[in-house]
Amino acid sequence: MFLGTSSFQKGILFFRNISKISAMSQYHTLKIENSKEFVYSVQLNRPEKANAMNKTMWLEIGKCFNELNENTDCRVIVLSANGKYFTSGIDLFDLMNLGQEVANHDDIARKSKVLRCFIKTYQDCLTAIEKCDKPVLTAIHNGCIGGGVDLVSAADIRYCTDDAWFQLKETEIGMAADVGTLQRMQKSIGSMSTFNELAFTARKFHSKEAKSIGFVTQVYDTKESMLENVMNIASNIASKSPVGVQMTKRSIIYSRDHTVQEGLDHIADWNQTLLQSEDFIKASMAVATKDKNPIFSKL
Ligand SMILES: CC/C=C\C=C\CC(=O)SCCNC(=O)CCNC(=O)[C@H](O)C(C)(C)COP(=O)(O)OP(=O)(O)OC[C@H]1O[C@@H](n2cnc3c(N)ncnc32)[C@H](O)[C@@H]1OP(=O)(O)O
Repeated sequence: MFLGTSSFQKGILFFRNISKISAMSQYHTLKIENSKEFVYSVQLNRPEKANAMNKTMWLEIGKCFNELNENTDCRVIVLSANGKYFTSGIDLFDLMNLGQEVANHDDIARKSKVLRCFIKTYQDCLTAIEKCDKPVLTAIHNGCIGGGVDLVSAADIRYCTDDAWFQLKETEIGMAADVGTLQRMQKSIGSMSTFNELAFTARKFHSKEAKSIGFVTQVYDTKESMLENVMNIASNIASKSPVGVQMTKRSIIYSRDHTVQEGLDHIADWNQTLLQSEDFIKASMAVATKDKNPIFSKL
């Protein structure tokens, strides 16, 4: 009895693991709330700096989406921002500090290594949004500039307010966007020609144009009505089978980056297992019996 693990010990370990999964770390530049059942809200929270994305914010975005991916209480995430602007993009003062760090090296290879490491780290922070199996819905208000467009391009669904505007500002500050806009946004809007124009000119485009090119799904009059509606959409998604929703996200992203045949093979490989999941039986039974609230286990 003393050598094996007793049922009591197993119980303690089980609950310890559960609380480890659900507990979120402390964040300095993000505000995270469990807003509704199975819905988490992540808010950019540097309002006094127009939510400029400093190093802490970039790293916290990566960490937060990795954590939410593992959090079985989370099925859907709503990403929004506090303060006047959604975000003013990368923190320009941080960029100056980086310039200083690069200048500490004399040799081009050493300078380049610092820069590559910086770019790759920031890329991974936003890719965490895409790698997170839980759908990410963004609710954007007012200015969404530069790195902000990279950020929302990595999300699954975008909504905005009537006063929202976007700017692929990188060419204006002498660089090519390098953390996802050029790779992701071009695939989420209808016209390559329009995308190229926005990227080359760095001109602002407003909510109506964002809707007309398919970059956002819906435009709302106010931030309050946007958040209320987006939360309801999130709750709707959260009521569905987590197996079905999470695999759908994976398959959509995989299929975007592969041929039709590769996408079909990928989902066949997964569904040969997932169709045996309890969710498939529960959800099918619920449809057959007109049960509107099937209960799915955490995933
Ligand atoms: C590996 C590389 C990864 C990513 C690269 C991304 C590229 C980009 O993001 S390009 C875009 C860079 N951003 C900008 O060019 C925007 C600069 N800011 C503005 O244009 C304006 O501040 C504004 C957002 C239009 C807001 O204007 P206003 O309403 O007049 O407020 P301000 O007084 O200007 O700003 C309030 C406060 O915030 C600070 N701040 C704003 N933006 C940034 C920023 N990007 N970086 C750092 N700080 C910013 C501003 O300095 C003010 O702070 P105070 O302490 O009150 O002075």
